[in-house]
Amino acid sequence: MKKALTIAGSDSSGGAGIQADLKAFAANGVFGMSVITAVTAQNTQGVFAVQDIDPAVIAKQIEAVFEDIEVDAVKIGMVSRIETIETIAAGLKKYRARNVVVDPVMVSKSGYHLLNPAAESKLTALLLPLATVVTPNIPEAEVITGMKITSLQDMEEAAKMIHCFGPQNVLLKGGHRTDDATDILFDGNTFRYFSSPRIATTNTHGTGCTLSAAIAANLARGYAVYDAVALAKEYITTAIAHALAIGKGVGPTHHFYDLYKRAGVFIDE
Ligand SMILES: Nc1ncnc2c1ncn2[C@@H]1O[C@H](COP(=O)(O)OP(=O)(O)OP(=O)(O)O)[C@@H](O)[C@H]1O
Ligand SMILES: Cc1ncc(CO)c(N)n1
Repeated sequence: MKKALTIAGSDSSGGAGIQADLKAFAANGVFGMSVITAVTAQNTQGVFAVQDIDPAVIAKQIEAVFEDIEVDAVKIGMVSRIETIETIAAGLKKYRARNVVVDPVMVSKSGYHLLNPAAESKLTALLLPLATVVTPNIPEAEVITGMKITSLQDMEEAAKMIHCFGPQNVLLKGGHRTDDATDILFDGNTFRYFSSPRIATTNTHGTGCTLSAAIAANLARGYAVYDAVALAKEYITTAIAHALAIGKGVGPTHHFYDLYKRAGVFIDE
């Protein structure tokens, strides 16, 4: 079984962060492992407290995993602050991590800053060059590039600019578009589009986490980047189409819809 590692924050409500990543890894056929960067007190309505994990403990978690187990892919999510970013970058370099998916998490759907704004340029400088794929949403791409993004043409322009920071591929996600949910992949030469109709649901907590973890799982299993993204896009679209009305606010996606359906376990969404 291939093995994937998430380096991210814990979401107590289970729909985003480490919890979403481990569910997406399980649903996409890889053994999931985790390095926790921060613990958030969070639910479907908001983020109420954050405790960053000591960088020495983050470094030890990375060491514990890589010294013992072959890591086929890594997904990076919430990285909070400069010291965390430096620790992760040093760990990934030391262990020559491959198939690295960087989700440049900045602000939660409820508007909470999961990344200290002072650390934004550090994330760009230290983590983007290590990425096989970086997966910004539109607001994150606007922060990274400093440009306003309102059209598919702007998305292409921004993807080109982000590619200059060193990732091998940029997947600029269109979840925040007013139109359909079109994501654009740029490999330095070619733009490829992944489109799905916009699903009418408010339950989209953790969509970005889930997508990036599914891409990492697919890379771990040996898929090329384009196929890894295409399969992950299908997976997230199903997970959103059957999203769960759990909690009083923005509910989570359904990480296991297809598996449950095939097993005859799942009755209703
Ligand atoms: N309503 C929707 N219908 C269909 N696809 C959607 C919808 N919302 C988001 N997506 C898709 O979900 C994936 C994640 O994109 P999105 O832009 O929502 O990520 P995000 O903002 O980083 O998520 P989060 O920060 O909550 O984890 C993309 O493939 C996007 O196109
Ligand atoms: C811990 C965590 N990571 C990422 C997100 C993405 O929005 C979130 N809400 N919480």
